[in-house]
Amino acid sequence: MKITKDLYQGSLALLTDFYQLTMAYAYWKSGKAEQEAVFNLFFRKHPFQGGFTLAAGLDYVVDYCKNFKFGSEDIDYLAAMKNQEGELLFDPEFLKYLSNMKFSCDIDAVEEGTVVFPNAPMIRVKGPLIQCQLLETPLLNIFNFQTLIATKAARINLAAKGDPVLEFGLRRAQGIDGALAASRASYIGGCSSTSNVMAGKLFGIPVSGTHAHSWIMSFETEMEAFEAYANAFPDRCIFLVDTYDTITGVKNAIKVGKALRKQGKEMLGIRIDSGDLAYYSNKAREMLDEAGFPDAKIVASNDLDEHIITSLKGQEASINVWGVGTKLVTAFDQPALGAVYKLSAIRIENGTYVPKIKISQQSLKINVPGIHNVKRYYSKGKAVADMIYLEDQEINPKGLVIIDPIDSTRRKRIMPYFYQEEELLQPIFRKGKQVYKSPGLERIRQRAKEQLESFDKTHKRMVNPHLYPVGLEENLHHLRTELVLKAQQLDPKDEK
Ligand SMILES: Nc1ncnc2c1ncn2[C@@H]1O[C@H](COP(=O)(O)OP(=O)(O)OP(=O)(O)O)[C@@H](O)[C@H]1O
Ligand SMILES: O=P(O)(O)OC[C@H]1O[C@H](OP(=O)(O)OP(=O)(O)O)[C@H](O)[C@@H]1O
Ligand SMILES: O=C(O)c1cccnc1
Ligand SMILES: [Mg+2]
Repeated sequence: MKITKDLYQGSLALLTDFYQLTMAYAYWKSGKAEQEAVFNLFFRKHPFQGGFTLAAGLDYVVDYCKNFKFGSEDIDYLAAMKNQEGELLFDPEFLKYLSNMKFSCDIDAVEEGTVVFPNAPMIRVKGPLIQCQLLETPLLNIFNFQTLIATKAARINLAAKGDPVLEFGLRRAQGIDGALAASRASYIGGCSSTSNVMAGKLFGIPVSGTHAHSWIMSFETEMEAFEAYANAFPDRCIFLVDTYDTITGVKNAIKVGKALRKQGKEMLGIRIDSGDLAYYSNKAREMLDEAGFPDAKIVASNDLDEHIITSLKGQEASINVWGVGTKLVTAFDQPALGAVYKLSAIRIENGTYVPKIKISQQSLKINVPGIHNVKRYYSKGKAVADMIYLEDQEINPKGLVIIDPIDSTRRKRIMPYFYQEEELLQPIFRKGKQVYKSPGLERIRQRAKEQLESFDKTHKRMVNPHLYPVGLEENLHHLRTELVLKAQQLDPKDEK
């Protein structure tokens, strides 16, 4: 099997839903392929019933778009596709068009590590309709997952209140690529290291780890196992103490720790992986302190997540380092973010863009029409509100009102004059040419930390977080209302 070679070294252009290709063909056939359009990628609700979301995945998107090309093997595969009647599905002329297609879109996006909110675009794609359409599935695939995991990691790290969180998820992750992307997103969200060595090699994430029960079980006694490990790695001993009896395990760790000290080496700590983690960590802390190991760390693992960590903190457990696997990389208990990608404007023959609306019974699902940007306002370094506004809209610095896109009675007055502002969408591609340079994973992780710090803690709490205001600038709100009413054949004037 050449799984990795076949999967990752070829072209990724076919990593899309089939209907994107049938639509692409139909756009081409009806002469619309090159019509300019604008699409936005956004989500509607924070994951994990939280009050914030942490964006991740842009470096993958950049890489995907840069290499966007239908290779000859992709074309061969499409050329062999037949319909029910046994006729070729795609016109060879269309396939020639596809094989000559060069990525030429403008892309604006939030940088990785940006805190983001519902309904505001995280990515805006402007370009030939056919290309915008073909990007839908891969962009969602990349952003939905990495943003979800970065958010979960941020929550877990917030719960750990600055203690290191080690990501141990590889064995439980969603396949090979899911594991790698999860390790990367976890690092962005604040984890200190990964156990996934390949993620270390590919992304430069620090790798770390302890040892498993199998190591202990392969010896006659736990003591022998600790001694042998100390012999192999005298500078990096974190003894797993719960294979047989946790208290005895701590005693044995202390004995080997003392022997190490005689050689001028210091045991780093112990790991507890079962039982009542509050009870055993506090017992172990007492024993370690009494034996002269106040600096030995206590690592805890076993199905941890932000809620169990919060509970253990509340119980004053003596845990210094948290090993978190399954529930982090599988985004327990929300398996997907649910971001969507919607057309918001299309250029007509006279060169102007027509804003587009999708009507829904649920106001939550009515999109924001037009071409927009997002501004974040800060007061004394703290984020106070985000405003979605039409790109060509002049902003009155003296005062404006932003209106909640779901409930128009929720409004907030903003005085831009008194605030600092940040434009959230950054230019990434212009006419297919990359104009953005990734800051690199360390800087992205640092941005995530600074972004999270710029939000009040009430938005970051785990239970019933305080809603952060995100609204449509007034003119955009009016445009949207007008289009909704028109689409339902109601006269907007009747609303006044
Ligand atoms: N003091 C505590 N407060 C809240 N949750 C805890 C506490 N101690 C442990 N937990 C959590 O409770 C769960 C216990 O899991 P489980 O019922 O599998 O027991 P276990 O001790 O892991 O058993 P095993 O020996 O099979 O590993 C884990 O998710 C763990 O993180
Ligand atoms: O619990 P997680 O957050 O996924 O962290 C990773 C887990 O993986 C390892 O054991 P594994 O679960 O493979 O076996 P065990 O449960 O029998 O210890 C480790 O000891 C942790 O318990
Ligand atoms: O290094 C560890 O302790 C580790 C690694 C993976 C899974 N569980 C634990
Ligand atoms: Mg386990």
